[in-house]
Amino acid sequence: MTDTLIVHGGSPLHGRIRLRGAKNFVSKAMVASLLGETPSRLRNVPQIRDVGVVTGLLELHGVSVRTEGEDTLVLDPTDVESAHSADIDAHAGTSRIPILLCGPLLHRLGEAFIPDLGGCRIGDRPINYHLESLRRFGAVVDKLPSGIKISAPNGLKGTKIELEYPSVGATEQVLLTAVRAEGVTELKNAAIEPEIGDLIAVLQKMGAIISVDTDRVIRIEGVDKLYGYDHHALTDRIEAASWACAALATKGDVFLEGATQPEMMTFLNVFRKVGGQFDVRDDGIRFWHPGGDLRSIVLETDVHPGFMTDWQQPLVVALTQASGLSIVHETVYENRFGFTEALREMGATIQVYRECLGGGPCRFGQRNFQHSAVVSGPSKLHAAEITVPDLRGGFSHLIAALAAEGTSKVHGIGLIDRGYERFGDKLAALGAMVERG
Ligand SMILES: CC(=O)N[C@H]1[C@@H](OP(=O)(O)OP(=O)(O)OC[C@H]2O[C@@H](n3ccc(=O)[nH]c3=O)[C@H](O)[C@@H]2O)O[C@H](CO)[C@@H](O)[C@@H]1O
Ligand SMILES: C=C(OP(=O)(O)O)C(=O)O
Repeated sequence: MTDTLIVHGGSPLHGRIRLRGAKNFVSKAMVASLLGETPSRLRNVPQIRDVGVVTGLLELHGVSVRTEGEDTLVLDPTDVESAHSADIDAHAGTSRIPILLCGPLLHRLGEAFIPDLGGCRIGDRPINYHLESLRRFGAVVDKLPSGIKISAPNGLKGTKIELEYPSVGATEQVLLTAVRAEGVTELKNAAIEPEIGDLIAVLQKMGAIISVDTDRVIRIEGVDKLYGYDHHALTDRIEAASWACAALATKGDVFLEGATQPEMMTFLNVFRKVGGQFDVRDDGIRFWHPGGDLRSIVLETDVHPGFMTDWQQPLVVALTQASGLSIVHETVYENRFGFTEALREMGATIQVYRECLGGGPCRFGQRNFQHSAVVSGPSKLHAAEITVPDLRGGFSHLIAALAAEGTSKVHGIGLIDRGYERFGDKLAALGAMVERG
C-alpha cells in the first residue's frame, strides 16, 4: 500500500466512530505483563503500529503474545528466563518503549540492554531521569556505542527519588522498577496523567502496593511476586481530542464512542471556550461546530491536569479557523511547532517565537527554542502537497487537508498509523473523501 493519502477537502466530517484504548497506556501495560508469574489479558487494545512494535519487543524476550477476538491480547511471560534476546538492536529507533523494559528485565534476568530510542522527534527527549532513577535503585548503567547496558549485580532496593520535572516516562520507569524492588520507594514530583493512573491500577491488580498521595507523591512497597492481570484499557484521550478538532476545523459533527469526560476535562473547557460544542453521554461524547465564528484563545500546554501537549497540534489547526489572535505556549517539548510550516503553505497565518508568550516563563525561555505560536484567523486554507513530520503533526496535516478547499496529497501517512487505529476507515465512516495515492 502507498504511503500517500489523497484528500479531497472542503466538506464537514459527520458521523460516528469508535475509539479504542490509549496508545500511551496500552504499550506500558504490555510491558507490565513481564513482571507477572502468570499470563495477563489486556482488552480494548487498538490496532496501531506501536502495539506491533511492543509485541515484537516482548516476543524477543520470550513473552508469548496471542490475540483473542477483535481487541484482546493475552501476554504470557512464563518463558522469559529461558529466552535469548540477542536481536534487541533490531528495535533501535522504533519507539520509546524499550527504556521501560529495564526494571522488569533487571528483576527477571539481572540485566537489560536498551538500543537507541525512537518516538516523535519533537525535542531532544533525553533519558537522564530514567537512568538516574535506575541508579538510585542500585542498577549499574554502562553506555556503549550501540546503546545502554544496565545490570543489577546486587538486586534492586527501594529508594527516594524526586524528579526535576514530572516526566511521564520516568514516573512509569520508577513504578515498573519499584513494585518488585526490596523495601519502600517514594517518588516526589511524579507525573499523574490518567494513563499512569491506569498503569497503577494494572500493577495493583498484579499484586503491587502503591499509594498516590496529594502533591504528586507516589509510594510503592515492593513485593516478592506479581501475577498476571485482566484489564480493559482506558480510552485514548488524544485520539478523541484529535477527531474533535477535526470536527471543529471542518465545521462538522462527530460522535466519538468510548470517549470519556474525566480524562478530558481540560480539553473540553478549551473546546467550549473556542466556541465548539459537546454533549457527554454514557457511551461517548458528541463534538460539533455550532455555526458562526470560533473564538481565539490564549493557551499553555502543561503536564496533567494541564492542557496536554499531544492535544496542541490538532487544536492549532482548529485555531486557524477562529477569529482573532490565538497564543499557544508549548511548555512540555521545546520543538513541537515544526508542523506549522505546512499549515503556512496552506494559507494559515502562524508565527512562532522563542519567547514564552501567553503565560509564565517555562524551562525553554531565554533559550533558542521556538516554542510559542501566534495564530491569526480565520484563514481560508487551500490544498497542498505535504509530508507528515510526526504522529500528531501528521494528523494535524490531515485535518488541515480536510478543511482546505481542493485536493491535497499527504505523504508519509505511515507515521500516523503509529497512534491512530484504522484512521483511513474512520475518515471514510465520517464521510471524508480520501483515497490512497
Ligand atoms: C509513549 C508515551 O507515553 N508518550 C507520551 C509521554 O512521552 P514521554 O514519557 O517521553 O514524555 P515525558 O513526560 O517523559 O517528557 C516530558 C519532558 O521531560 C523531559 N525529560 C523526560 C525524561 C528524561 O529523562 N529527561 C527529560 O528531560 C522531556 O524532554 C520533555 O521535555 O508523555 C508525553 C507528555 O505527556 C506525551 O507527549 C507522549 O505522547
Ligand atoms: C509524542 C508522542 O508519542 P511518543 O512518545 O510515542 O513519541 C505522541 O503520542 O504524541
